[in-house]
Order: sequence, then C-alpha cells, then structure tokens
Amino acid sequence: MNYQALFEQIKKKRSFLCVGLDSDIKKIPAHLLNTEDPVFEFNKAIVDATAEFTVAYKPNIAFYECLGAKGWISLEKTVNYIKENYSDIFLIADAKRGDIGNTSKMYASAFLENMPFDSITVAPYMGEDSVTPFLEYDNKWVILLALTSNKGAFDLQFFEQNNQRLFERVLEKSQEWGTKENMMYVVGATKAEMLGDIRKIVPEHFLLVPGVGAQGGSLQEVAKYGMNNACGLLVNSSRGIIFADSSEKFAEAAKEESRKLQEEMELLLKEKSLI
Ligand SMILES: O=c1ccn([C@@H]2O[C@H](COP(=O)(O)O)[C@@H](O)[C@H]2O)c(=O)[nH]1
Repeated sequence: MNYQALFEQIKKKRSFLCVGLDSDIKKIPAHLLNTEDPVFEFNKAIVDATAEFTVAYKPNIAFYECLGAKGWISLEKTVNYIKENYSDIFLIADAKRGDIGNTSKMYASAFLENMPFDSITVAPYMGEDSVTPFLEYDNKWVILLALTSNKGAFDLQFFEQNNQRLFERVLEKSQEWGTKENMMYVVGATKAEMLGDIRKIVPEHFLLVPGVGAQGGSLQEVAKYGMNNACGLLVNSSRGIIFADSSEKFAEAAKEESRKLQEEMELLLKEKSLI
C-alpha cells in the first residue's frame, strides 16, 4: 500500500485507528482455550468485530514468538486471514528488528516476503546498513523507532549534542535512507507535546503512535500536534481494545471500544477538513 492509498483508506473509513493484536495467551477468554488454536480464534473474532473501524492491525511479534512454533503458526494464520478477508487493511509487524545488513536482509525476507506484512518496526541504532535491507521491497514500509512511549525513552533518546536530541538525529539522518513513501516513525502518544518539534523535521511522513488507552496518552493531543494534510497518523491501541472484556462478549466489547475511538477520530479529521 502506498502513501496516497493509505490516506484514501483513512478518508474512507473516517479513522486512523490501528488495533494492536498483543494477544497474550494468559489474557485470552477461558472459553477459547480448549479450541485448537486459541490465539488465532481470538484474533479472528477481534478482527471481524473491529475491521470496520480500523485502517491497520499491528500484531506485536513478542506475543507470538514466546509460544514457539505454535505462536508463529497463529501469527501466520492471523495475517493471512486479514489479507484474505480485509485486503485494504494495512498490516504492521511490530518486531523492532535491525542488525548488520546481512542479518537484516533475513528479517526483511521473513516479514515482508514470506508473510504478507506491509511494514515492520525497526530499531535505528545500528544505522544505515541495518535499515536499508528492509527498504528494498516495493510498496512496503519501514517504521523506525524515533521517540518511544515508555519511561526509558528518557535514558537515551533525549541525549543532546550540538543542540540536537538523539531522536531528532534519527529523524533527520534516516531521511537519507528512505522517503515519506516507504518510511514512517514511531512516536509515543505519551510524548504528544514533542510532536510539534517532530513535525518540523518530518512534516509529511506518517507516524505510528502507540500509547493511547492503557498507557494513558491523549488522542486529542496527538491529533492537535501531529496531524498533517494527509492525516499522517496511525494511532494504535492494543490492550484497551482487545482486552476490554474477558468474558464470552470480548469481541462485542472490542467493537465498542474501537467504535468509540473511530468516532473521536472522525471528529478530528473533520476539524482538520480532511473529510
Ligand atoms: O514506543 C512504543 C513502541 C511500541 N509500543 C507497542 O505498542 C503497543 C501498545 O500497546 P497498549 O496495550 O495499547 O499499551 C505494544 O505492542 C507496545 O509494545 C509502544 O507501546 N510504545
């Protein structure tokens, strides 16, 4: 999916919601645990309930790889199900990979070639040769960690030299590697006040913004400082949607939570005259 197609999807759905499939086996409703593949059954129900309100899904790979081979099978079934049934939805592998070039190539092949992901999150700290192998695929995206939502972001990402903070250096330097057509950045919703500074460096790029919902970030603040003329935002909520309820009604609850976020997003898109 290219930049314009993603913006078209946002306008069509009146939403810039990304639902995070952090499908922790320990939190999956009990009645699903005696099915053959509880994680897949859970994801399928969540996807069917939320697809009308969302433009992207983001399985966090940790919740699958921790289950070994079984987890990889659940992940593969999930992403194939989404691509087969909701082909317009943007798929993000939240894998946070990046290694020497030779190894990054293998990670890129795993997620962008052998699985139908549109994008993968990548850690930038090994530099250009660790990132560019992910950029070799047409219509696929790298989502580079820039300013993360967690407390530990203050340990390194605000380190300043020559009046430039490390996350700003990441934003600036990486523009030599990719473009707004194949690179996005992760910026945590918990640091929405930094979005003004971030937009000075990357005014047009899409930003993947986790941290609303369970981490307490504000959707309104994110839109206020981060929205651009193509929306330029994919705002993720994982636990706040998928674990809104732990009973047999979990999918209805997820639908309701994603509907609420979509309705707020519709208002924000209207305020900016994008729809
Ligand atoms: O800075 C970051 C980068 C990634 N994440 C991931 O996003 C989701 C957030 O989940 P919630 O349940 O909505 O808090 C999760 O997969 C994180 O690993 C992030 O939160 N912050």
